[in-house]
Amino acid sequence: MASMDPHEGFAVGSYSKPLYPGLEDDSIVAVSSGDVKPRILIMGLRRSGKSSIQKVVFHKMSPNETLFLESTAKISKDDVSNNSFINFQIWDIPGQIDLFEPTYDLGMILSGTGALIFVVDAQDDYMEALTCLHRIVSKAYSVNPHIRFEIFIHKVDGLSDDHKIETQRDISQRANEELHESGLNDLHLSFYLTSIYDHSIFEAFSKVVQKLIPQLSTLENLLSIFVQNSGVEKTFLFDITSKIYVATDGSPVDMQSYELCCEMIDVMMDMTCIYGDESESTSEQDSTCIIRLNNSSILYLREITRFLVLVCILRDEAFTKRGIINYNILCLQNAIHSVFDVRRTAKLNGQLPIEGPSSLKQLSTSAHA
Ligand SMILES: Nc1nc2c(ncn2[C@@H]2O[C@H](COP(=O)(O)OP(=O)(O)OP(=O)(O)O)[C@@H](O)[C@H]2O)c(=O)[nH]1
Repeated sequence: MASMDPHEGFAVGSYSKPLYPGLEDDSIVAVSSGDVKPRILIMGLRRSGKSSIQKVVFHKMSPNETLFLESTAKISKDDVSNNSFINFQIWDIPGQIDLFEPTYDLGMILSGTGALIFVVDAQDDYMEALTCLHRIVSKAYSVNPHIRFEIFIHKVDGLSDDHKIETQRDISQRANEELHESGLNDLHLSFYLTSIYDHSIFEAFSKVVQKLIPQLSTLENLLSIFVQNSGVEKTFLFDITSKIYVATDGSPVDMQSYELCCEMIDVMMDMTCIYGDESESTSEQDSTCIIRLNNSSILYLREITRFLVLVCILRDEAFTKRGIINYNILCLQNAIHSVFDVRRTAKLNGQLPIEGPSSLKQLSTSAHA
């Protein structure tokens, strides 16, 4: 990272062009907002890392602190409602609990579940975990075939790159073979290599959450149109508190870009904590942060709603058309507000409809370019 640069007063040129003409009248409302509150179950054997994942991603616990976490004794339910659409419950099912016991209403638990994350400890012998995985997914599928099955091959920080790939291949092959033998050919498992010691756990969780957002394809389309018209190379829409990206444009995600964007958010949050003026409050969504990298790239962050930020990666030359980019961001912002009906509710109430930790409010106070 080379410098932070407000970079004011750029000329507007023809490289980029305005998008979504006529959007000002809210004509792009594509889907209704709806109250989306799916349940995500995190399951796995004892000490596989379930509570650590939840604490690191949603409670800002540092990975080293998880070493002192005690084994969870009962099901813990965590409400993640930090904005209008990342709004779900996570149930941490301890490894020592057997949901098949009659004390638990497994049918009820599974019928209201959107995604089941099964955590496999890659540093341990995973045969027992695979048996347990098979038992739970086959039962879950019979109760609710709409559940997404997400397998986190976890703690891969201790594995070499070759070993990671080999472990993923072996686990997916064994798990799928067992399903095949049971005649569950339509049951799809998704596999992710994860660790709380890097960004892989955030990326994996992002993908899990994205699948539960009904408006995802609309968001992706909007971001792709924005990128095409703004000379931007890559863009992510982040939930600021969890660093989950709720959508990105159509180009492939490379881990390095994602990590850079996460680090930018960390820098913003740290600066805000140190220098932010908490007495100042604003409902305007106009926080901005620009970081110029030493490879002629620029990271450009703009607040979209109180809990969502847009982070763009672009070349130096493209940033000379910042006026157009800003205009397009404004259009994008309007479109996103329309998609989630945030602004209309806000207008009705005379205020922003979402309450919660005021991370972006703080952000606004200190990070204007
Ligand atoms: N190396 C490494 N260790 C991890 C990782 N995630 C969790 N751990 C460690 O794994 C241990 C167990 O983590 P927990 O989160 O308590 O495991 P759990 O699955 O919730 O355990 P139960 O509550 O018994 O079901 C802790 O010492 C964590 O520090 C990881 O990504 N890498």
